[in-house]
Amino acid sequence: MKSIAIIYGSSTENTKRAAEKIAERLSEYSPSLIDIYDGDEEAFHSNDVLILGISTWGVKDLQDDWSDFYHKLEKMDLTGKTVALFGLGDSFIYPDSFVDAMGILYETVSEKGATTVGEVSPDGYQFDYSRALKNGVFVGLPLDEDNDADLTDERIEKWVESLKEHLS
Ligand SMILES: Cc1cc2nc3c(=O)[nH]c(=O)nc-3n(C[C@H](O)[C@H](O)[C@H](O)COP(=O)(O)O)c2cc1C
Repeated sequence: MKSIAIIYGSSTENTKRAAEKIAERLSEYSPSLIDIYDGDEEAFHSNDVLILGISTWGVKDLQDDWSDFYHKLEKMDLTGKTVALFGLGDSFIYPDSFVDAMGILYETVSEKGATTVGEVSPDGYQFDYSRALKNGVFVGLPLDEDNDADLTDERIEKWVESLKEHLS
């Protein structure tokens, strides 16, 4: 079985709560749950699968703790790593930059050699533009606790099931 780390950055705990829910659904794999605020670089090297969660705080802006960590990520070689992404955002107030930070993180980990999994169809999401939408699909799981909180559990459940083929 592959080793899994769920690594998140969260300013008002929405991404943290989503990370905990994902960890719960993957409990049979005993994933590590890590707040990027702690700056644990080793977790990126010692795990096969990285599930990375980030919220968006403005166009081109990463969540603060991810922003502080980013210089370390930019120096990593992620060749051979499997990466799945989830991103928190607000599609009603920020329809032109919905979950953009997940798109930025995707661009970086791809450039560093990671294989990304866990794409999601945009069907059912209301937004105008997202940097996380590439070739017509989201590069990871978008979650919107500000407007679609009632859909979060269902979206997580479906997404986690779709990841399992990459975890054994
Ligand atoms: C000042 C501010 C700027 C934001 N900018 C964006 C944005 O550009 N795109 C987006 O999708 N969400 C944006 N959001 C919404 C947050 O990403 C959303 O509330 C998220 O759930 C926060 O997650 P966290 O508590 O884990 O940090 C913004 C929220 C605030 C307060």
